[in-house]
Amino acid sequence: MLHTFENGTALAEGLADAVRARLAAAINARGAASIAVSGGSTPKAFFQALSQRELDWAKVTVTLVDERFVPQENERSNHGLVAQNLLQNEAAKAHFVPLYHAAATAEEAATLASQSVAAIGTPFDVVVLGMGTDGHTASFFPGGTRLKEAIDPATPRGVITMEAEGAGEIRLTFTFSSLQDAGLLVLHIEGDGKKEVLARAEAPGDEAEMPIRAMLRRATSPLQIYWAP
Ligand SMILES: O=C1O[C@H](COP(=O)(O)O)[C@@H](O)[C@H](O)[C@H]1O
Repeated sequence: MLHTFENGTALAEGLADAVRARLAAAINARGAASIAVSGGSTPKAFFQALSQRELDWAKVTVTLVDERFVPQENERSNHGLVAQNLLQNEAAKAHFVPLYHAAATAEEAATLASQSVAAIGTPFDVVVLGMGTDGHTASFFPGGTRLKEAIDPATPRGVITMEAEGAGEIRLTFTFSSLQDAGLLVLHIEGDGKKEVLARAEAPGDEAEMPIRAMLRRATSPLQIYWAP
């Protein structure tokens, strides 16, 4: 389903309302809620809007759908972005579970991340995905070293490593099976360029060329697409 907004500010507010409602419903139902968010340039205004929503944030666990193998202090860290923009204001009381660990290798960090995220419980109440202009989502990159494994529905829930030409640093990413059944599954994109990329992804073609297709075609939860020009 496509949710269209007049501009990025209206989208940020609308998405923050929808996410808050889903997290509040989870807290009412089981006393806890979970959300996995994306990094990149798109979600900043949404994070700031969500951070101001009233909610029993102490009962909310926040994590990332993917991360670079860099410490929080690195300017490209998704953890850093979330710490500065989401884990503020009302949401400062939320519990954050990082994917990055200061391990000797990204492989070890992924193992540690898989162990720590296992305590969050499944499925996620909310997953907010982004999409790159190359059709990647999370760190499911075209040409990624472990793309086939990452988007295989038989690959267990957890965090694996990914390397790809367009990715820069080595990545840590939740697998497709971890994300595709969220209570609220959102794809947040902005701009005409991303809308054109989405249209290409919705056309027939190989999932390996545009890995967002795995979510568009095979997610068991309906994908809610939030878009603004
Ligand atoms: O590499 C990444 O990029 C995508 C999209 O980023 P954007 O800057 O085009 O919004 C993001 O969804 C992903 O989490 C991030 O690691």
